[in-house]
Amino acid sequence: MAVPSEKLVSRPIEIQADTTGYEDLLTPEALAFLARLHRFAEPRRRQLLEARRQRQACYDAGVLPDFRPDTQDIRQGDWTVAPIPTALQDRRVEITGPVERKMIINALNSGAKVFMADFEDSSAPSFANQLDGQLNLRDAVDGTLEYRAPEGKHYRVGANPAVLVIRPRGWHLPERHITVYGEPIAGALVDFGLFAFHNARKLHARERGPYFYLPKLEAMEEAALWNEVMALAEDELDLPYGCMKATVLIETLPAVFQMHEILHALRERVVGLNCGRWDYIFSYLKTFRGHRDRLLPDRGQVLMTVPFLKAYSELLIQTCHRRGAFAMGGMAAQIPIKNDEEANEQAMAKVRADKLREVQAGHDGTWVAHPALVAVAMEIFDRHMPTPNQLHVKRDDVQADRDTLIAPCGGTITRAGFDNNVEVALRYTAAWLEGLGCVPIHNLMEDAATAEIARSQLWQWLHHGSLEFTDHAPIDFALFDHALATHAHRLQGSTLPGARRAADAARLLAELTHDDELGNFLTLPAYEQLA
Ligand SMILES: CC(=O)SCCNC(=O)CCNC(=O)[C@H](O)C(C)(C)COP(=O)(O)OP(=O)(O)OC[C@H]1O[C@@H](n2cnc3c(N)ncnc32)[C@H](O)[C@@H]1OP(=O)(O)O
Ligand SMILES: O=CC(=O)O
Ligand SMILES: [Mg+2]
Repeated sequence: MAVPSEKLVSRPIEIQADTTGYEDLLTPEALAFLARLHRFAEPRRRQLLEARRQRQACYDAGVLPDFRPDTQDIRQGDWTVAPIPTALQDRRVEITGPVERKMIINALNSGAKVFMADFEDSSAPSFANQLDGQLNLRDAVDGTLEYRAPEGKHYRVGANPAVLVIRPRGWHLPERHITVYGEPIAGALVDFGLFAFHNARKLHARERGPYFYLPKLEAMEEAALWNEVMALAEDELDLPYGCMKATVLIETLPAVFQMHEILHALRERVVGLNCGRWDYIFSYLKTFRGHRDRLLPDRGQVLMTVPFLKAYSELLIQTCHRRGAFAMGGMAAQIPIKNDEEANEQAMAKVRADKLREVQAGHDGTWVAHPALVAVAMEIFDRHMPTPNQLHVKRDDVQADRDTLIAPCGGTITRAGFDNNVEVALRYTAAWLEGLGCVPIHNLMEDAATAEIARSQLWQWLHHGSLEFTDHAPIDFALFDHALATHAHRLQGSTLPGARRAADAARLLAELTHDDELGNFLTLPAYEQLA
């Protein structure tokens, strides 16, 4: 793509990896564009990450999250977000998935309204994964995406594909293979920047983008930085201000107290908020890592109907609809079960119940993890949402105060729940280290967010001391070490994803779990070991 050259000043940007095959992607102009984004955003990104650390230190000292006094006027003010583009007016079912070639084609052809191409929770961000993903998406935008499977099946994108929305990495993850003046550039800027540079003008010309999902924000200032990065990119690419549209995942506990503020910071380009339930549960665990009175029970008991999650999703709907933005639902973890009709029907019933709860609560759309779930979710939304969205459902009845949003969650810790957490954390981390960002384990979709829940729960249960299972047996490190060794041995001797990296994953999880402090993100230390 030709970009006005006077706007692009060459920067000393370096790539610490083999770039063979990526020459068309990593052109001097594209790299100069990334360098410009980096120089603009990096100082603020670092401040924002520091602000996260300070906030967490307050929570560790006993402070409870709450609405901000300094932004009351934004919450009380009468304003709405900019009009939503036609291509995004009806998002009742969105499929998500990794940016792998065949899966992109399957997702675009799935019948879903939107495909969220994921550089984040379902991607292990090796240089090759992220760059191959960019090439695949560029081909998708150009209409040339095809794939021939080793067994001969030919894949190509059919008529009426889903609308493409890109999810870049969160602000916290570096891309160590690209440096500017020796500093690694943020992974978020690489994923966003390369996609925008190569595709934004083409999508804008067709009124089909560029659209983005923004993950793991914790504060309105982080949203404001995204707004400015997008404005800069629009300017560099000669695109009109506000044409890059964003949907923000509300998937951290601090962010639920700033939903109006986040919408406001992005009001000229935001289309909606999304209930990223898995990271949200992880964030509840992390925020309250020092609060013994807010331990969570087995993950299987932390359902969307428990008070703190119900309040979160309903407040999100009320907030969005008051501002004219969409309130997207989230992901049920169940995926189709092959060769067991009864178990499959039970899994599908759980997905149906989850989607029914969402549409009846007022959500404008939902997520599915697998093409076979598109029809399941579509049927529920079609039946209960005859209009393209339900912005008219205001939910003025919702009263989600601070205490409900952080309410403790009753339930039990079972041996099976403990063992499942060890297995999921280990198998997922091992697969991730091999380059796979999403894997099925015991017929559930497991990705970075669900693995974070598994390993954080283990840390919490072990470090708060003198906790017991339902049978009164103590929860202790000896049990954890034994379970980890057993699962690592089993994985190593299997043909499952992760078998080759089982020992590395076990070492990493042992360190993280024994550490006195609950680590910020599993994927940060794991990234150091990603091939
Ligand atoms: C917490 C969050 O962030 S949620 C968002 C991030 N997570 C996700 O996006 C989950 C994405 N889902 C997946 O990656 C997969 O569905 C998995 C790993 C859970 C299961 O994958 P598999 O075991 O390969 O499923 P399965 O064998 O049933 O797949 C059947 C077909 O559907 C395809 N498929 C499965 N999931 C997807 C998907 N999400 N998008 C596109 N195609 C898919 C497979 O590639 C396969 O295609 P083929 O028949 O042409 O070979
Ligand atoms: O990104 C989605 C989530 O649930 O986490
Ligand atoms: Mg997430």
